Amino acid sequence: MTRKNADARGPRVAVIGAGSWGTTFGKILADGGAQVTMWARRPEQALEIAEGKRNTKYLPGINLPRTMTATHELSTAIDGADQVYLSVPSQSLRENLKGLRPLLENTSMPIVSLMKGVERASGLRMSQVIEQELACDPERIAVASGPNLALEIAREQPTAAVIASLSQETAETVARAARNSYFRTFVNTDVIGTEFGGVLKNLIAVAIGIVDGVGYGENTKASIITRGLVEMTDFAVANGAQPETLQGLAGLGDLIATCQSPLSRNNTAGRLLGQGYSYQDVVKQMNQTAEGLASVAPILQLARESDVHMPIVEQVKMVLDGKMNPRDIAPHLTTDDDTPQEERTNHGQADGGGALRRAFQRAFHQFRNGGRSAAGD
Ligand SMILES: NC(=O)c1ccc[n+]([C@@H]2O[C@H](COP(=O)([O-])OP(=O)(O)OC[C@H]3O[C@@H](n4cnc5c(N)ncnc54)[C@H](O)[C@@H]3O)[C@@H](O)[C@H]2O)c1
Ligand SMILES: O=P(O)(O)OC[C@H](O)CO
Repeated sequence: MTRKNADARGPRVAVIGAGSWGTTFGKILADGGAQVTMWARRPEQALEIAEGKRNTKYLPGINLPRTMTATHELSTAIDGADQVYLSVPSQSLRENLKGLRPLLENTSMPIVSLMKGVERASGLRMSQVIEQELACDPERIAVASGPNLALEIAREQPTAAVIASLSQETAETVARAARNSYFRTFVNTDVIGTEFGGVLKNLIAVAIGIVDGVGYGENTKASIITRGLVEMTDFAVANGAQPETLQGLAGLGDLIATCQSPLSRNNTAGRLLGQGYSYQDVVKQMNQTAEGLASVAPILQLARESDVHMPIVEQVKMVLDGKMNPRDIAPHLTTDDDTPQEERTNHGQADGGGALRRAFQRAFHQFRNGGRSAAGD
C-alpha cells in the first residue's frame, strides 16, 4: 500500500493496532503534524482507514485526518518510521513483538506503549514485555497514560496525558510528537507508576461498574474511588512507583474518567457483572478490550508477593469467580474486621509504612554488606 501522507511535516510514526485507542492516537499524532501509518490486522480495515479515512467499527462517526494512512503489512508500517506506538490488547503484545523484532532490531527509534494491562502469565508490565522481547535499551521505551477515553478524544474534546520514560529525552521526544490543540502531554521518568496507574484504575472501574449494575448510588461509588486510590497507591509504591504519580493524570485523573464514564469498557464489563451476568457471558458480550478482567489475577499475585492488602480488587476477583454476590461488594469495602481503622490516605507511607520499613531493611543490609546493595535490591 502506498504512503499518502507526504504533506505532513512532523516525524514519521507507525501505530501498531487499529482498534479504538490505536486509531485515536494515530489521529492525535497526525493532527499534531506527524506522518502516521497505521498497522491493522485485517486488510479491509487498513483499506477503510487508508482510503475512506474512517474506522467505523471502533470510531463510528469520526473522520480521520487525510494525512493518515494504513497498511496490514508490518514491514510497510515500520519502513522509514522515526517512532513506533504499540496499541494491541496486552495479552497479545508478546506474539506481536515477535513479528516486530526483526524490523526494529537495527533501529534506535523510541518505542511507545499505549496499553493498560499486565501480562496474565507473567504479571509483567507492557514496557517490561517490550524490553524482554525486543532485548532493547529500556531508555528507548516510553509509555503513555492518562484520562484518555478514545471516543471523546477522537471528537477532539480536550484532555491531557503523561509520557513516561527512564530517559527524559525519550519522554520529551515522544511528548513533542503526541500533542496538539486538544491533547496536552506532560512528561515524567516514573515508568512504573505511570503504567501501574493505567492498569490499576481499570480494576477499580470494574468495581464501580459492579455496584452501578447492582443499583447502588453515588456514596458507594465515591467510597470505592477514594479507597481504590489508596489501594492503587499502596500497590504501586510497594512495586517501585513514586506516590505522587498516582495522584496525577495517570492515577487519580484516569481513575475519575474511567469510573465515571459509560464509554469505559472496564466500567461496562463491571456493570454487566453487577446486573447478574456471569464472567463468561460478559466476555462474550464485550466486543472491545476490557483489560481489567485479565489483570485482576496477576495483580493480586503481585500484591501478595509485595505484602499489599487490596480488599476491593480481591472482591472484584470473587465476583468474577462467582464466589461473591455483587450486592455484597460494597458493605465489605475494605475490611471484614470489626475493629475501627484509621482512615489512612498519606501516600508517602502508602503501604502502611511497609515501603518505609523495606527501605530501612535495604539500608541496614547495605550497611552490613559494607555499602554494597543487598541482593534483589
Ligand atoms: N479505548 C480507549 O479509550 C483506551 C484508552 C487508553 C488506553 N487504552 C488501551 O489501549 C490498548 C488497546 O485497546 P483498544 O481500546 O484499542 O482496544 P480495541 O478492542 O478497541 O481494539 C483492539 C485492536 O487490537 C486488534 N487485535 C485483537 N487481537 C489482536 C492480536 N492478537 N494481535 C494484534 N491485534 C489484535 C483488534 O483487531 C483491534 O484492532 C489496551 O491496552 C487499552 O487498555 C484504550
Ligand atoms: O475503556 P477502558 O475502560 O479501557 O478505559 C479507557 C481508558 O483507559 C480511559 O483512560
